Amino acid sequence: MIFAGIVAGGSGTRIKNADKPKQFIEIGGVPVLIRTVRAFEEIGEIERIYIGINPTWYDYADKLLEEFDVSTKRVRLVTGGQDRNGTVLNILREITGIFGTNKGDILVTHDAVRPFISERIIRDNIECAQKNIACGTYIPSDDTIIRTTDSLTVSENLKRSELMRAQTPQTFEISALCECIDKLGQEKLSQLTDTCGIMTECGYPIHIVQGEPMNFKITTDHDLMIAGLMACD
Ligand SMILES: C[C@](O)(CO)[C@H](O)COP(=O)(O)O
Repeated sequence: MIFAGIVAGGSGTRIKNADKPKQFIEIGGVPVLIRTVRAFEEIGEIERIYIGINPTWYDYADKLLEEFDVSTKRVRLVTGGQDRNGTVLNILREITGIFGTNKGDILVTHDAVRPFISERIIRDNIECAQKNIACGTYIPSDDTIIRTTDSLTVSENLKRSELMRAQTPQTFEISALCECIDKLGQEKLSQLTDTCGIMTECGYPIHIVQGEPMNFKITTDHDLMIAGLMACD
């Protein structure tokens, strides 16, 4: 079976003057989260779509799903954890609690704030994780990337041809992901900024699915403005 886990637990502090986290802000009259959920609903092979929500915003999200006619047959809310991987863990617990841990089951994890994800990216992730256990979505960097330890001076110029930027989805065979989470423990989990890192720590290679510029993460006011323009149709 194939499941989706949409990580929507963030509080969106990098968008100014917003009265709600960025995943709830409307673009073109539809909240970012609803747009993301709809993209996953298009994929008929996905059994259930779980949304990990900060407990403070749980009731709000619940009403939003109702208001925008999202069918609770396939889409369910789950209480989010302390951080990204805590939320993924809660989604995994919900899935395995209901369906068990079956070899070959797949979890497609995705940021709620990447609403312009294409069907191609989702399908490529599913296919890639079915073949290879773990994969992520990456895009080449058009900019030179540097390392700095103090934000004042450049410590190192990195080789651009060897660098890519991570997007989501990040997709995994569920039993392998559960096994790695058990091995790593809570402290290590909370230090990782993505979920592929869990699999890397356990020695699994992460296979690359090509991302797209449109699949950007709405993080700042500038991103929100671009998203608003893209949503006008
Ligand atoms: C997983 C991710 O989207 C890859 O770029 C990113 O790490 C998520 O970051 P956030 O801290 O959840 O915004």
